[in-house]
Amino acid sequence: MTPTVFYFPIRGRAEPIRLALVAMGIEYEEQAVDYGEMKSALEKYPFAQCPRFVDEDGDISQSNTILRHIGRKHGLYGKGLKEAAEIDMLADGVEDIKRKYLSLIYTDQLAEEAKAAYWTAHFDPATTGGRNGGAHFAYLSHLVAKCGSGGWAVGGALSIADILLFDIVDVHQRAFGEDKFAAAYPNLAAVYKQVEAIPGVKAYLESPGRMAKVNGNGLG
Ligand SMILES: N[C@@H](CCC(=O)N[C@@H](CS)C(=O)NCC(=O)O)C(=O)O
Repeated sequence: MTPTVFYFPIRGRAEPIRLALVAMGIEYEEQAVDYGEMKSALEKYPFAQCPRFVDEDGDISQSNTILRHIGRKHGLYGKGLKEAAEIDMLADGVEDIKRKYLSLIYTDQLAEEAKAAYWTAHFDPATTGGRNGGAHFAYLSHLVAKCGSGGWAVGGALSIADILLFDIVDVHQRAFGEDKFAAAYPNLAAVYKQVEAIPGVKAYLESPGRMAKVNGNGLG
């Protein structure tokens, strides 16, 4: 069966799932979510939220669970338990930043003042150890320097950690500027470039199939 992604017509939390699939050359279908069904059919949407992913192995909710499933199935989960744990650390670290980012988009509406505070708390290399709740690009950069090789985040091969880093770097480059990002965290910018150059990803990024809208409220 053709794997199917159920989501809204935005990048949002489905984008890393789509990126992992195209990176591996896996064809998939995109289906719009029926909002009423999502809110009432718990056997399909156990958290009354999307994204949801269906393939021959299951019917899965929770974006990071879906990505981990694709990672295990298609060899994007490193070699051995040590690398798998490093990938998980990065994935959870990205999730901590993603929650702050979503708050900047949906609660703070990307206001300039909020952006400046966000930069200080989660971005500025000088502010690790501050009140950032573990959500800081310097932490991700340090882990990639420690665990990665050959420009990949963990070990010497593409993993779901690279995919998640690509997505989180992508949305922050959009919000704060590509040059600013690359100057602060060149090793994360290098992971971004390496994922961007994967043939399936490159084709997807240039295709009309990539959603134009990043977040549900049109910001970002
Ligand atoms: N932890 C969940 C969060 C999912 C989530 O927040 N989904 C949003 C869209 S990104 C949603 O379904 N919003 C509609 C609603 O809750 O009614 C995941 O990672 O999949």
